[in-house]
Amino acid sequence: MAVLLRRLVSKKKKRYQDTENNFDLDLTCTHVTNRIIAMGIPSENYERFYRNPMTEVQRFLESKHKGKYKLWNLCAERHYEKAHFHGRVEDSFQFYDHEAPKMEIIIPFCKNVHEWLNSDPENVAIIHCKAGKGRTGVMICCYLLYSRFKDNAQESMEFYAVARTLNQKGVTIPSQQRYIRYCDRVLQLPQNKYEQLNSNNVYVLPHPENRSLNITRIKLNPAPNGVGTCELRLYDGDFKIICTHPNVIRFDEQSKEVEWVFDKPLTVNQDVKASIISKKGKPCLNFWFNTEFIDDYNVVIPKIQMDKAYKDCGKNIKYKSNFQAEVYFEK
Ligand SMILES: CCCCCCCC(=O)OC[C@H](COP(=O)(O)O[C@H]1[C@H](O)[C@@H](OP(=O)(O)O)[C@H](OP(=O)(O)O)[C@@H](OP(=O)(O)O)[C@H]1O)OC(=O)CCCCCCC
Repeated sequence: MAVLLRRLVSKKKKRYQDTENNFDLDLTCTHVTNRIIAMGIPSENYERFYRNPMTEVQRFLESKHKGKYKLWNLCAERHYEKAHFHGRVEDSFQFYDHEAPKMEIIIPFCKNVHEWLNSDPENVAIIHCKAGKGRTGVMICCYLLYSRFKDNAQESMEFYAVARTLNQKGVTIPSQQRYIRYCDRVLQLPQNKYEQLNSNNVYVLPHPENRSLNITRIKLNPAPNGVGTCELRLYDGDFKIICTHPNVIRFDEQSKEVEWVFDKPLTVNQDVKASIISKKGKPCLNFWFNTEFIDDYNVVIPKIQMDKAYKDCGKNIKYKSNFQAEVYFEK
């Protein structure tokens, strides 16, 4: 019964099934690449009935990779005792479900995995979040680029999607995809540049001078129905709210645009999440960007690149097909 439930909950992800040794885990049997394993979180208590049971993950690792494995728990919302895996659990590269990672953790994560894999040819890296698909996929795709196993973001995402899922839907959240493309751009720089540490012990990104930008307005075009009662909220990379605009500032009946204009330009730096929150307090659409990668004085995010809204592509029920968000910065 529990096995059936686990199979249902793991949806279209590939499972590791070995009848001889009685393994049936939400874990890629192809190991993504030979030595990188993506999986769902090892679970205890009631959760073990529908996710990977902790004891089964331990049995798998101890029998197949004894002394040669290390886990990376990417879940900001889930913790377990490192002692379950002899302390070999890395939890300093975490982020939340359905969100993008802070840009500054990506290269250090890749370096950390690389050092582990290079320290012994038999070492394997076990990377997981909750379901072991989205967040796990972002970081694995970035590692595939970092290790030069894949040449560009698109190839890396395609490889992961085939390796990890039966329906080729690996990393599907647009902001997560955007950050893989950012990583690709960072890796175009000379290695000594992206692996440099600045005075805060943070790896230097393309613009080491710290690129602050001032947002002057954010526009949705054409305005979706009911947006008049929505709130615009901006967060920084640590999920701290940096601005909330409770009301729509300007609605143009003719152009069907809705615009939030900042009285005083809002300074942002590095990771930013923009979210439109409904009257009931639910986020309707989000998008993450990082100021280091803004090449112009405005950013256009089409519907297909917006979290949540992209699901309406092809249906056009909530948003018109040409729906987009525009963020304007001070020149
Ligand atoms: C009889 C019941 C049949 C249940 C069938 C459930 C079938 C089902 O939909 O199972 C899946 C759900 C939710 O499943 P999860 O709780 O595992 O959630 C997944 C997780 O958020 C993934 O993010 P990440 O952790 O990989 O970063 C996400 O991938 P992404 O971020 O890429 O979108 C995925 O989206 P996706 O759907 O793949 O697009 C979510 O489904 O499981 C539960 O809610 C637990 C249910 C526990 C039920 C306990 C019952 C006792």
